[in-house]
Amino acid sequence: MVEGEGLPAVPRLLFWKTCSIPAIIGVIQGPPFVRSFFRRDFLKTIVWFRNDLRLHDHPALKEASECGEVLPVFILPNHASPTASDWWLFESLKSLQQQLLKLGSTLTILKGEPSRVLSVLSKKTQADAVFFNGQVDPVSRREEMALLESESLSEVNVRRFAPNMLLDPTLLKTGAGDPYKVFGAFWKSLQQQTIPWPIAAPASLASWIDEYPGTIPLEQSGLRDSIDWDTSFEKVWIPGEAASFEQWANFRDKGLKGYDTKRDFPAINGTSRLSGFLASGNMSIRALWHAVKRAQEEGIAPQPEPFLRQLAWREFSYYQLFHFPDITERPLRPEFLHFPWLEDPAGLTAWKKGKTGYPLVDAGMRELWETGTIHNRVRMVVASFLVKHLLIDWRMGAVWFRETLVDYDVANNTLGWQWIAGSGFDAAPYFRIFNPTTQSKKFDKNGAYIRKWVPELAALPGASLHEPHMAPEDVLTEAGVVLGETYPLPIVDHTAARARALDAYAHIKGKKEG
Ligand SMILES: Cc1cc2nc3c(=O)[nH]c(=O)nc-3n(C[C@H](O)[C@H](O)[C@H](O)COP(=O)(O)OP(=O)(O)OC[C@H]3O[C@@H](n4cnc5c(N)ncnc54)[C@H](O)[C@@H]3O)c2cc1C
Repeated sequence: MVEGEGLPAVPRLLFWKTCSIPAIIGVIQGPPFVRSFFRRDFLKTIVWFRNDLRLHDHPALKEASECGEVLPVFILPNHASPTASDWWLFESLKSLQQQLLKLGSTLTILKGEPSRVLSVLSKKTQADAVFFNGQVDPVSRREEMALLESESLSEVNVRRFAPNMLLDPTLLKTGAGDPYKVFGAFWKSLQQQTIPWPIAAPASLASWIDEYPGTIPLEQSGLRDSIDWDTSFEKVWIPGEAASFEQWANFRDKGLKGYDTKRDFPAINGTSRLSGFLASGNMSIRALWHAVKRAQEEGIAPQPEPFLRQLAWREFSYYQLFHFPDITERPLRPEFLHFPWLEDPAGLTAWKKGKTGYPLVDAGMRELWETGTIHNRVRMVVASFLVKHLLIDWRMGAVWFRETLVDYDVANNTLGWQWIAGSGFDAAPYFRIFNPTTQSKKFDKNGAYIRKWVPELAALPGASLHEPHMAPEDVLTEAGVVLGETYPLPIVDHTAARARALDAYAHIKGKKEG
């Protein structure tokens, strides 16, 4: 952990010290991987970087660095369509390269199916070991299993380390031994646990090869030129580990104390804005947790529970995805398999483009396009609008978020959508339907957020800004708004949409799977 950056120094005694096995090589017999396991001080280890693009609290990197020489590797994603988070990834990799250089190391970038790539690499470089931190999503876990079971790596010491979670997801269980399904009980149990201290970054990294000949230059990775709407992102974000510490320090000093009262107002800079750093692993969640605790001890934020609770929601999402891996596609509540979703391409397009005629919804969707994020309060409103007002399947919304969020996180996104749709275990009840106008009046009372993202409405006064279709004709004219031309009429009527949503819910109520 980096001292002086606002994150806690780690007591030396708590560092992993696992390479202290004496050189008993002479007496150990057995196949090469057994011998290499015990020859830890001399290992040549490939460290596979994934969603953990940092040096601090990186268990696999730390262990490898203490066991011998290290070859850091990143394998480029192979998704069908490019996404906004590729921009964040590109910038994070650039930053990681620079940090590794300072430690005397370089990042090898490769492409392909991970177990194949790593087996070829370990053969060509004669590596003894491949270390990596685990991930909880099903695709990554399949990659991990393929690697751990790979025949061609049978002579290599392949090890999986802790994922970027507060606790091992198998640890917390109900009294009956089942995974928790209710957040309140999960949170209570989590608070009783000791969260492991973060691990310090290695001070230097030795490598047995200078530069792997097959490495792909970052500029040629295809990440930077994959989408054409990312130019505005760099005005808002600086990804990378160092920037994550700055963002935290700024939030600790200016936002943590008032978080609970400010977090719901999108026009205010009242949340941490750390989600991109956490999603990419620029920042360790354990480091953040302990940094918050330290801020509490130092009196900077005497009552940080509301913020810790949000970190626990992240943990709960990861935990649920770990225990129920098919939930990216399948509703947690089986009755939702029968939900009568509508095909509404025009509605979906209006939603994506921020042209629904509901100013808060439109502001959120435009903020998303411009910055790659949406304030949490507005995220809930836009998501609810899609699944309840338009009756469009939550999975279509989740895909749009996957393509457009720079903080895209498969666990948080999936559970966020299932929560809104009402199909999650501990979700908002389906009948609680956000009224986008009421939400707008309550959380963007003076309209600063709407004026910023929907400039064609900026001249509208007071209540008219929240529902332009109810504004008197002369008010609209004076503000230069022509409904249906400069700004759309509502694509659905709230009262009718609400009744339709409740009908649809009645259709599945009490239904079971099958
Ligand atoms: C439909 C929907 C989709 C979402 N998709 C994502 C996503 O892809 N990636 C993502 O990181 N978050 C997602 N969220 C959760 C939440 O909106 C964001 O984490 C939050 O807005 C990020 O802003 P912040 O860092 O300033 O949050 P803060 O309020 O400062 O919270 C701190 C951290 O706690 C975690 N957190 C906060 N709220 C939640 C929550 N409701 N669920 C899980 N973790 C939370 C995040 O890691 C966040 O960075 C989604 C929420 C909804 C309703």
